[in-house]
Parts: sequence; C-alpha cells; structure tokens
Amino acid sequence: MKDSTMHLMDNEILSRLPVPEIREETFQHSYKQAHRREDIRLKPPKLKPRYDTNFNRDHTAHAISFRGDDPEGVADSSLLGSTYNCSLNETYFEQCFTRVAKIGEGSFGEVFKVRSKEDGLLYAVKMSKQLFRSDLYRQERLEEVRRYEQFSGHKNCLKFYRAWEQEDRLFMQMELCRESLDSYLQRKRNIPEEKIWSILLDLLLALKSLHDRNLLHLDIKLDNVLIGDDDSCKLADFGLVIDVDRANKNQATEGDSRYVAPEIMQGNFSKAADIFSLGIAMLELSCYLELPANGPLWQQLRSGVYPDDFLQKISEELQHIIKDMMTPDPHKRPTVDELLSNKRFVTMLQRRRHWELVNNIKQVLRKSRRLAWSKLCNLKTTVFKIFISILTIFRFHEYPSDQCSDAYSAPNTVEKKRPPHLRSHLTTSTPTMNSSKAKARIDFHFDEDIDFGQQHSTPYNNHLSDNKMVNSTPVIHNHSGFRSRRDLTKTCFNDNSEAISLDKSTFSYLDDCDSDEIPSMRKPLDVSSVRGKKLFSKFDEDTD
Ligand SMILES: Nc1ncnc2c1ncn2[C@@H]1O[C@H](COP(=O)(O)OP(=O)(O)OP(=O)(O)O)[C@@H](O)[C@H]1O
Ligand SMILES: [Mg+2]
Repeated sequence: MKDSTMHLMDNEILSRLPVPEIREETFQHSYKQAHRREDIRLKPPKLKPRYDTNFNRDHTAHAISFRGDDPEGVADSSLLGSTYNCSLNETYFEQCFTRVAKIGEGSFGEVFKVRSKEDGLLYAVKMSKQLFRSDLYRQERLEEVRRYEQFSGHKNCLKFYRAWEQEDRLFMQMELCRESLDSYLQRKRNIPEEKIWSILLDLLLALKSLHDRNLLHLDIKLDNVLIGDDDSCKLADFGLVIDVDRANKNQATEGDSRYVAPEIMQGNFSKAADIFSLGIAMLELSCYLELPANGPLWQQLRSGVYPDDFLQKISEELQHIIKDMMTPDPHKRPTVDELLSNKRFVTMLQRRRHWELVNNIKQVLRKSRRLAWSKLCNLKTTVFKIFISILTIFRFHEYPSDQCSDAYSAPNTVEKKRPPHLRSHLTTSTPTMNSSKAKARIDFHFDEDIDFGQQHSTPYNNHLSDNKMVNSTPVIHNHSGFRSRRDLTKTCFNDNSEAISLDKSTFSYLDDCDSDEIPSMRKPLDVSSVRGKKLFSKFDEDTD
C-alpha cells in the first residue's frame, strides 16, 4: 500500500517538475580533455577578439577596477604596482608571481596558488580559461570583478586584491583560502553540528550582504564556499551574480543542477532560489548525502520528500531549518533576515561579538608570524643559491641536465635499478604563457614508465583504463534511493556511465595511501560545476 502511494507520488512529482537534461559528458571535464585533439580537428578556427578596444594589441597588462569613475571598469597599468615592466617579454603574471600549484578549476577559470614577488605572500590567482571572444563575453567576465570588489570587504566573502587583463584573458588576485567546503566535507565526513551551525551563520551573513543589495548569487554550493585562515567560511565565485530586477530567464544563468531551486526550471529567479541552494548544501554537509544532479531523487528533494534516514543524524532544530529552506514553494521559504532572527543565531552572533577583539588579535599575530616566516624562507633560499653557485664554480656540484634521463635506457647501470620513473609535463589546459618557464614540469615515480604528453588532467586517471574518469559530479543511474557520498568514494564511471568499483589495487601505485584517501587525492583538479548548462530545454519546449 505504502509502495503504491509512493509510486503515485513519484509519478505526480515527475509530471510537475521538468527534469534537467544533462548528459554525462557535461560533468566530465577530464573526458573532454581526453578527446581534445579530435575536437580541435573538427572545430572551426577560434574567433579572433571582436571587441573594439586597443588594450591588448600591445600585449600590455591593464588593470580592471570598478572602484574609480570609469563605468567600463578599465584602469591604467599604474594600479598594477611598480614591479611590472611592460617592455619585458614576460606577462604580468610571470613577472610578479611565482606559480606554486594549481589548486582548483571551475567551468570558467583555473585557480593557482602563487607567491607574490612584491611582498613574498601567498595568494590565489584565478585565470579565465577561455579567451575573450566577444565584447559580451568579456563584459560578463569583468562583471565578476565588479562583484568581487563590491563584497571584498565583507568578512564572509572572499577578499579580492586586484584584477587585470592581458592577452585576452582575465586574471584575478584573491586571498588564498585553505580549501573549499566540499573538500573539507570529503576529508572530515562527520562534521560536528556546532560547526554546521557556525558555517550556516557565516553563509547567511554573506548572503545577507548580497540580498540587501538586491543581488542573487545563483551558484551557492559547497565548492563555492572557501575556508579562510581564520576558519570562517567565505562565499566565493560571483560569476553568476545578478540583479533581482534583471533576473529573468534571458539574463540569468542557472548554477549547478545539484543545488538549483525547482522554480529556476520555470525561469523564475528570486532570492528564495539562493535560500534553497543554501538549504540543500546544508543537507549535503550535515548528512554527507550525495546530491543527485537529475532523475527522480532530484525531483523528490524539490517536492518536499526528504531523506529521513539521513536526517535522523542531526538535531530536530537543524532538520527543521533545512526543511524550511528547501520548501518547494519559493514564497513559503524564509528570507535571510527571518533565518537570522532564529534564537540560536542571535546567541551565536552575540558570542562572536564578545570574542571579536580576541579573535582579531589572534589573526594579526598569525599574519605577522607568516610574514616573518616567508621573509626567513626568502633569506634561506638566497643563502642556499649562493652556496650552490660557489659549489658549481669549484665543480663540486653539477646541475641536473636532460641527459640524466638517458641513464634509464642504459643497460646494467645503477640507475636501471631505481624505481621506474614517469615523466609528465603538466601544463594547464590553457597554455597562455609564451615563456617555457610557465610550464610546470613535474616528475612522478609510479609503477611503470609512461609518458602521457601534455594534458593537464590528474596523472593517476591515466592508470585507469581509458575514460574511467572520476568527477565530482557523477551522473547516478541508481534510482533506488538516496546515497551517502561515502558510497561513491570507491566508484567511478566508465564510458557507458556504468559504475565501476575502485578498490585499493586500482590505486596500487599510491603505495602508502589509505583507500579512504583516494577520492580526496584525485579531487583537486576535477571540474566541479555544470554551470551554464541550459536547464530550461523542457520549459522552452513547453512554452514555445
Ligand atoms: N581564493 C581561493 N583559495 C583557494 N582555493 C580557491 C580559491 N578560489 C578558487 N579556489 C578553488 O578553485 C575552484 C574553482 O574556482 P571558482 O569557483 O572561482 O571557478 P569557476 O570557474 O568560476 O567555478 P564554477 O565552475 O563553480 O563556476 C573552487 O571550487 C576552489 O576549490
Ligand atoms: Mg566555482
């Protein structure tokens, strides 16, 4: 009886909400990378920039800022600091930063951890993946700069330093955060409820600053929340932010389908859509639930059917607030102010204010310690370089040369007994830098000698057979019920979207790696978002 009722309810839900039409490969950036060469052959040549400016003809970097009078947001190079010499052949990025590592990638940008040559501190630089192909595309990217500048002063929004464009690409220098909330969840799995309340409060405060200005974020998800040095959560990725008054389906772009509010499918954009996304993100965070990207479970979560067995783990108070935020009817969802007036948040805010001074002092101390350490590191590096130079002069030391690799092919040499050596030239998927220095060369020691060319995707993917790529947004074909993220940690998907189990032997080359750590190890370079995917196709058909 119960089954048939559920069945009827499912059918009713299915007829009510359009399902996002998302094909598997839209989630699989790595998949796209693997087929990149063929793609290039079939595609017409890339469009040349069409916008009518003279800025990049001379390849000089130009600062972008909306803080001045210019509504176009274009400022001169003086804002870029004194270190930059535009007559040199190197880009501003190369001249002023040392690239430490690639820390993230989304649908629009690649993010690098860098050290500034100006002050020796670490920052994050987000570089747009695609060249500006049109004025509109460039304006859209620049809009993100405007929003970052607007919210940079808020404690719970990502701090922004400067932006510039060079060679038809946008660069943004931002505070470096420890990790995203998504990778934090992947690492911790069971986050204490106290912490979840604190995260929710941080994000509500960030969202309030947007909603008070009549702006919508439209891409709230765990991947777009970063954890700062002071342990607070910061809302990031303002690429889809839009004014409520302009928010209709022609101007706005919907975010990740896992977090999208149901009414967005009807082209109805409002502040309530952000509340829904935050609510479902909190459900994922507190219950470690794998959010579906489409299908019946996607429908259920948007129709007032909640995964009660998962929700049992958390207090009724938290359950209640999450369910409220996920109410299917956008008009019945609480606003940010209503949520913040909850007694619990009021008490938490009072306590925070009480400790504000102590926390600020702690933060200043931490920053000065880091600054002193980075100066010390610079000093150590200089001393070491001088020492090596002296040794080289007296021929006690030789710099490694490319000839070294020949030793591996020489028979009966000592080197042959070394562990097999894999050389991979990792470059970004967007080779912007002319200088060969820009290509980070990384050597890995794995089981076999493999050279896999110049793709940027994570090398361990290549140990799996072709296209068994793992992505942070896998398409789930199991509709039997809600799943914990834990269930997917040892699963990846093959060409036919069939789940394949990954056991530790698959990753045997990761010798001392605990199998539980596998997912987080392969996570960082995955593309998390399906932003910009057209979800309206069904709606469009219906209305046409
Ligand atoms: N300041 C930062 N510090 C640390 N990591 C960062 C920072 N900015 C971005 N990242 C990492 O890089 C990833 C991609 O960044 P971001 O979301 O800004 O790019 P995007 O292309 O706009 O993404 P999306 O696909 O969500 O639209 C983030 O999910 C995060 O993991
Ligand atoms: Mg993002």
